[in-house]
Amino acid sequence: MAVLDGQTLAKKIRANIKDEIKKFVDMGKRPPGLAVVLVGEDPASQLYVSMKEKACKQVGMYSKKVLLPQDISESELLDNIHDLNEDPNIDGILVQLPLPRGLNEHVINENIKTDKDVDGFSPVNFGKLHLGISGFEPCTPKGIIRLLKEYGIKIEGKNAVVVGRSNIVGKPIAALLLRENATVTICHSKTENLKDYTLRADILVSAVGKAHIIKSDMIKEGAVVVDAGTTKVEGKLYGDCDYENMLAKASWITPVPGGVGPMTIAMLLENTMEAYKKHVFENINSK
Ligand SMILES: Nc1nc2c(c(=O)[nH]1)N[C@@H](CN(C=O)c1ccc(C(=O)N[C@@H](CCC(=O)O)C(=O)O)cc1)CN2
Repeated sequence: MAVLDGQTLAKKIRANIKDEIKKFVDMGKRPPGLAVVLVGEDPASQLYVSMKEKACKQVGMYSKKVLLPQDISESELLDNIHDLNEDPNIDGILVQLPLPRGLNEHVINENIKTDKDVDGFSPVNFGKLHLGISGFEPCTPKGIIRLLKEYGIKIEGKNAVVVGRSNIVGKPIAALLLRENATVTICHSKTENLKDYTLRADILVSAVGKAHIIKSDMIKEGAVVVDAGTTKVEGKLYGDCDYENMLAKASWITPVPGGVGPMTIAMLLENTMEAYKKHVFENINSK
């Protein structure tokens, strides 16, 4: 068994981004800017937003945190998005998910300008992903593929099983694995006999968010296990996979914490850099 160390890779990516930003700022350019919109006071979302802010600061990016009340109306939220769309110092906009009940995330994401949609959740970027056209790719799935490639893990021709069909991880990681020529199966809450599928996985990606839902007897010997689900139970963080008991069986495995999570934030910074370069050097701005 060997560990897919997302923490170390993310640190390396962030260091490269920091150097790149310094070079641009030394040339007299403005720094890249990321706006993070948080609606309500969900503690997990507050943590992720503060991690994103800290990461921006560490690499020299301008970050704008927009905190909005739980009971905000859709039209008020959209007014904020439209202001950020027009802000010349902002290259990337993201709305932290999940949104409070009553707000439709699809309507909100649809209103983020395509060239600032660094989460890749707008219909245009999400559609491009499935068409295999270049656009912003959702951060967690992009980070998973980067991690697998960094460790030289072959994806082509492999049986990849994704557990979970969320828009944030499940669906987009399935599309990216397919693009890498894996044979992809998506399992979800209505899948019967989940173990029959997981046992066949050369690469297993779990993105459910239920502590230790994947046990060691559900993976095959030598499987590559990617754990993209995290849950806090009484203040302790758990992954979807029973890491300790899988160590002897998996060929590669991501830890929680320190696996997929840090890659999500590194990819967010990378997507923001991509948006920045288009805005500053190519003058590309969508309507
Ligand atoms: N608009 C978005 N909302 C959400 C996304 C997203 O990509 N865009 N993903 C998740 C949350 N998320 C980022 O937003 C995220 C989750 C976890 C981590 C992370 O680094 N986790 C650490 C552990 C942190 C802890 O102590 O809890 C780790 O795994 O090492 C980063 C980002 C849902 N919403």
